[in-house]
Amino acid sequence: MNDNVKIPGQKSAPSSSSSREDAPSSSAASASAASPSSSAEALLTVEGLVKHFPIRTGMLRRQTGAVQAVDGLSFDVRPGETLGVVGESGCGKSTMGRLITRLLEPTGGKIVFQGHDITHLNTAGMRPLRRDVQMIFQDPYSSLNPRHTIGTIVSAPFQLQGITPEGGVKREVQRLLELVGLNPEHYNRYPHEFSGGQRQRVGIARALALKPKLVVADEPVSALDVSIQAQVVNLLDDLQDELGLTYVIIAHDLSVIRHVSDRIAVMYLGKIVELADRASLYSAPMHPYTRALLSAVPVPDPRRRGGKSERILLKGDVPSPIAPPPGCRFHTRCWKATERCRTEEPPLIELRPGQRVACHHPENAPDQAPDDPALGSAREAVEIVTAVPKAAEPAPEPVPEADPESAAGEPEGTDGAEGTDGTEGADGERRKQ
Ligand SMILES: Nc1ncnc2c1ncn2[C@@H]1O[C@H](COP(=O)(O)OP(=O)(O)OP(=O)(O)O)[C@@H](O)[C@H]1O
Repeated sequence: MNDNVKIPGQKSAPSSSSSREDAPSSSAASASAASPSSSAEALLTVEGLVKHFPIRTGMLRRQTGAVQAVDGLSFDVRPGETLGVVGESGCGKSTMGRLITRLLEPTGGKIVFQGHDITHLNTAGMRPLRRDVQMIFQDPYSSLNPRHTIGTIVSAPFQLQGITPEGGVKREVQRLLELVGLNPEHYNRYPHEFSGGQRQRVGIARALALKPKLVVADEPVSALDVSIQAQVVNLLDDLQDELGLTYVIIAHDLSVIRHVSDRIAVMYLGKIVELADRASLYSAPMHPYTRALLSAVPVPDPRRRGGKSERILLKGDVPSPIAPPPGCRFHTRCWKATERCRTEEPPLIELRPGQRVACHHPENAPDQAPDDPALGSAREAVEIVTAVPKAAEPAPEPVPEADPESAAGEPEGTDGAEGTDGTEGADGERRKQ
């Protein structure tokens, strides 16, 4: 991390959102999350969003199947908040981002922005909305035209919308460059003259040109060096405070998501499996998949380093979205899977105020099907790795032995983030079934 930048700490929730999170939920525990009670005040509401990419084969290009990239997402995004979206590669995060910015046409479902149904707006219909909804892309190398100066790139939204900002385009572009921490004198330079972090700042300046209300950032820092990531994350954070932006930030990295998000949606194979405010998700994850993801996150607090840690290693690959498993899509990799999981898809329900989960056998909440027989395959689904890291450096003493009792037990504790330190492969690591 660069010393010159503010290291992002725990993000403070937007002033209005804390009261929203704390407000008693009007929905009963069994109420579906498809129509969140807060929809009325949402900037964006998504209901049952579906995107299936057809697979065509043969001379006649007949459709023989479909990639079920996004399959029934329901959530809302509240003004001023950051919704983090996390999940393994291929789970449909980018597709979701492109759907809500209407870069892709949905196969089904509904997208409502500021009370307007934008689900099937055509290019002309979307034009006014382009000002309010912008996207920042992952790769600052391919998302900027190498033949255009950054002045031309950042001014493109004004040309496209036919807008002349007060004071002229050049002055406004230079103001934007300054806003994102770039030298306004570099207006005439080309993308190849900038580093990756600077290029991402150019992409952010372009996205902010039309003063959008909602910014969807798809892996905004994953292509950058770790030392630069904090700078860009801080920049996004500062711009949100300064300009009152609402973010949907997509990332596979739970550390980044933790820093930036007020609420977090965890996706698996085209579905949201858990949606919760940050504190609840990290302190008491309910979906086994969330717990497994969190168990791999390094602990940021150095005082907790050096403790024994348990990691849940999911075995096998994510199944194909062309033929996803029936019932709960996670059941083929879940250590808690039962017969019901194999046959019945669990709805995303609010089991605690502000925390929704799609699971028959959640963690940190009452079992929804306690008498259901376990699947034989569940025992083989995961591997628990207990790691006892090396003693603090310098380490004159021998490395302490791991406790054999706990190394042989079931996954313990409720906080997947507790005790993890990211020291995979450290001395003292032992594996158990
Ligand atoms: N245009 C497309 N045509 C066909 N399949 C697609 C298309 N775009 C995405 N997919 C498929 O949809 C699924 C979800 O992809 P998506 O890129 O949304 O996932 P992701 O979670 O963002 O993954 P990553 O982090 O790797 O980008 C993948 O199986 C992908 O191959």
